[in-house]
Amino acid sequence: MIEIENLTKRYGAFTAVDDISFTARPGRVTGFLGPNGAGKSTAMRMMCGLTPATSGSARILGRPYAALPNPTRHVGVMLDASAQHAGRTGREVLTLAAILVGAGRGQVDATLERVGLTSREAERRVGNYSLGMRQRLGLGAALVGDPRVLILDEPANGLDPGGIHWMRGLLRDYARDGGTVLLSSHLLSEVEIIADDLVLIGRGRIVAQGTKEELLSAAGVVVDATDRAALRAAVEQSGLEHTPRPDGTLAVAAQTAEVGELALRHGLVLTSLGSSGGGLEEMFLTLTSDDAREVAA
Ligand SMILES: Nc1ncnc2c1ncn2[C@@H]1O[C@H](COP(=O)(O)OP(=O)(O)OP(=O)(O)O)[C@@H](O)[C@H]1O
Repeated sequence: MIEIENLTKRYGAFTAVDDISFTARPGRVTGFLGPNGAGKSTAMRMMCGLTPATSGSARILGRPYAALPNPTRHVGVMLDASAQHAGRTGREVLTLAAILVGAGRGQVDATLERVGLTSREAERRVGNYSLGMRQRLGLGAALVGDPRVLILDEPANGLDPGGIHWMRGLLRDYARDGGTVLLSSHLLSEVEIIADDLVLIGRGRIVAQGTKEELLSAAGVVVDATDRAALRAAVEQSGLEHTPRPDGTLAVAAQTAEVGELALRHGLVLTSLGSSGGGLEEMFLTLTSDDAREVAA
């Protein structure tokens, strides 16, 4: 469990993290989402005791990180996958990590297998690794002590779609065994695949949080029918907020069941009905557009 309460970081007059509160629960993968510069890394650094908070608190397994006995054993952290020593082999990096957490060298081979690095890849120097391989190695270093909590900054960065699905499987299994995962990303498409719960942050402030399903249904549905004009008329009559999409379908601010019932009442034949595919992305962009630092800049 990670409990964040009113956590704030100010650099002079600039507030990088502004009074954020949320909980990442055991058995769940929590995605921490926000555009570049939103404050994700700063918040994660505060959670791990690397940056002192201006105010508020971050507790992991009930205590501040620094107050945990042997914290690296309980909390696996990957804040910067490219920070590994370029001249060492993957196996050396993982062996050092295992020694540091007191996990024993026996864990190294099992962890390499867990993160999908072959023994041949493990003998190569990290300087020759692709970004995706570094992410796998960084995840391995975080996992090698078998911690109960994982804090991962942009772990999917550099992974191809297959790699992202692989990571989903690994983190889901970890969470199913009772682990707590908090991972950040600036790409909703990544986290939409991997996370169960979402915390959206923009300009240092939390702009939305909830389960993925809640946030997806809040984003509305996309519907299509054999008779598009009749569908549009029915939706207009119902008073539901709606927007025609360029492909001819209709985005409606409602739950799928509401739109299904509406179609039934009007005798409409629906050809598709579902959560708006990129809905979360649209919501993410809308929610953060006012807050995005690029826009502010
Ligand atoms: N030591 C510091 N001094 C001053 N400003 C800082 C410092 N560290 C971070 N910031 C600022 O705080 C803001 C949040 O940065 P942070 O790295 O936490 O964002 P982020 O959400 O992780 O972004 P990204 O996705 O680009 O990594 C940025 O505007 C950054 O410039």
